[in-house]
Amino acid sequence: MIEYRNVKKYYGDKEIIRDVSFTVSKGEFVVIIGPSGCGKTTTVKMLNRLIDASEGEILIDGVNNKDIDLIKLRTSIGYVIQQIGLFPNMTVEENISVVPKIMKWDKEKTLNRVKELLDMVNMPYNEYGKKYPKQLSGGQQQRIGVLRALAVNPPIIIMDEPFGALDPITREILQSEVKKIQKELNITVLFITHDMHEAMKLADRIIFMSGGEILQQASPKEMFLHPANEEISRFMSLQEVSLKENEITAADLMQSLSSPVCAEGAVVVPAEETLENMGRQYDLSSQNKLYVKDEEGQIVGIITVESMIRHFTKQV
Ligand SMILES: Nc1ncnc2c1ncn2[C@@H]1O[C@H](COP(=O)(O)OP(=O)(O)OP(=O)(O)O)[C@@H](O)[C@H]1O
Repeated sequence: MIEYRNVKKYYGDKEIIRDVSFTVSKGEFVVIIGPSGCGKTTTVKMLNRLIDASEGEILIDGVNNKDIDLIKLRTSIGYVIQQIGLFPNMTVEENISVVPKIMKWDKEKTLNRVKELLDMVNMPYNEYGKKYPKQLSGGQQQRIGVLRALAVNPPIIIMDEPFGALDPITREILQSEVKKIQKELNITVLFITHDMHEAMKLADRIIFMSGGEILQQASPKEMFLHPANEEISRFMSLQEVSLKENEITAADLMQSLSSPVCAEGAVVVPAEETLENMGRQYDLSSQNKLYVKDEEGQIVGIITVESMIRHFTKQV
């Protein structure tokens, strides 16, 4: 587990990070998002101590990161950045082997790992192992950047706008690959982006920063449905973020009922029913109202045309 406790960073007398606290559980995919210059990169670089915090502490599995040997700290946290950062004079194999070499892995173990990693992204060793970065496409280079960060199985990976420079299709493919690998290996990820679509797709939890502070931490859906303030809702609407019909449930659309009602003869839908399914089953336009029941069968809310309009207009 990662824990930031009241972390601050000053440059001179300028407070860049103001009292930031958050935790990241093992295997969680946390996306940090916010406008340019809000302190995202500074925040994550304090984890692997490319930047030292001025105040507060950052704990990894309960140990202050300032008390962890720097090489051990850096090799236990993979790091992927937008500029890829592959060494141009090294082959793909050599690039991926950088950290195993630092960790003094023997040749056979390293070669096996390189092959295994290349297989994971469908870039077989025989075809790509001896190529140089300039012989690869941007997407392939970024894949190697990700593999290099994964080489020694670090429990944590920092990804700082890793796909920012890629075309949208390659970006989508790499996002899916990373999410799949992260789930399979149960890696803890701190991922930075400007792109709310990317955050919605990847995150278990989104941390929204502005002016060196955290304004909101929430699941993608929670942040979308209940942005903490105007800045976050503007950020979403400017990027035209929306939820898919299979992500919106009756509970999201309903107006809660404070007192029990009799719903006899009326259409009643379960709270977790998706809008997509409701649209398939009922002609929503011809129903004045739908009642919503919870797991115990209690009527807990009502969906009317007005409550739906309220829901959807809140998002634009
Ligand atoms: N070495 C430094 N000295 C002084 N100020 C700095 C230094 N590094 C960063 N800053 C300032 O700290 C603030 C936060 O920078 P940071 O790079 O963390 O933001 P960011 O949210 O990652 O931005 P972007 O999305 O544009 O990459 C910015 O105002 C930046 O100008």
